[in-house]
Amino acid sequence: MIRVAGRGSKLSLIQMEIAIKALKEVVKDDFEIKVIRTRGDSEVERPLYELGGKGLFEAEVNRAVLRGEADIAVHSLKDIPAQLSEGLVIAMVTERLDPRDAVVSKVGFGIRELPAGSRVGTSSLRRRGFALAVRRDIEILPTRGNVDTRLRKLYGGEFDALIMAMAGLYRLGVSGYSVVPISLEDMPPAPGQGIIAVVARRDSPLLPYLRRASHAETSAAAAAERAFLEESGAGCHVPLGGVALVDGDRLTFMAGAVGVDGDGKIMVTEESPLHDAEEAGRRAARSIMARAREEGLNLY
Ligand SMILES: NCc1[nH]cc(CCC(=O)O)c1CC(=O)O
Repeated sequence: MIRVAGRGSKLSLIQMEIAIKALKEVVKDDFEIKVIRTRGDSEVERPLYELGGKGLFEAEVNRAVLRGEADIAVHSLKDIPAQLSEGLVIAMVTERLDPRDAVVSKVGFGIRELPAGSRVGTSSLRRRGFALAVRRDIEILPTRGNVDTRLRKLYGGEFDALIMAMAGLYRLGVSGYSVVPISLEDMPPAPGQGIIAVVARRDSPLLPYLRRASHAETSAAAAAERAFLEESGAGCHVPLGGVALVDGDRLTFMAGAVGVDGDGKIMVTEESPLHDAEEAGRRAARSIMARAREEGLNLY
């Protein structure tokens, strides 16, 4: 029996099912889902960065693996902070879905079509900064809670639009709303967005299976984006995005930074051979930070 830990949100449960399905291709065993109730789940109304930031829920789920109460934990890769708990590794990823963010509304607006003065919900400083860089005339309002809660607020008229990840909307099968993607150039995604990650103990006997079940191309992108995250110190406090695009044996890393009010946007791209994925991510982080220093963009 393989015990799989994750949060109890609908998206988390779906992600656990996706990871288990991929693992079943290489392991003949039964799987048991263990839902970990986290402190974050009961404090949904406060912005994430007030609660202690990214990684809070993940750390609680990972503790079940560290304590031996579960064999693996399933997360959205983008929710795992640069510094993973001691003793754990990201051992597997599933095939990435569209890494872009999207404008979700009732009436089909893209970021450039939103009427002036639109109230747009997001608590991410990255989404706020890049959205304002394109549209200084919209209003960004904080919102939290799981995807369903946010959609209910959109339906109820509290917002004219939301900015959310394409991948989450797709995996949840959200319908009845218009979803218009925002280009990678307009809004570089959070490192790891659209990728599901499986975490295990460094000494887990499952490691060879997890590695074999991992999606190769996604794994290279994940390595590059984790290296970017580590080198840049990006987290939810920093309006910084970066994504690795894999094309055959080449990898292109596209990264961006912006002020939280939409000023001073910087974009860089770096290329590397696929086997040097991490190097492209690190280089992109270094050139973004050098440019930010030169141009007086305050990222922290
Ligand atoms: N921060 C919440 C979160 N974590 C993962 C996803 C779904 C997208 C993904 O798997 O990367 C979402 C929702 C969102 O950002 O809209």
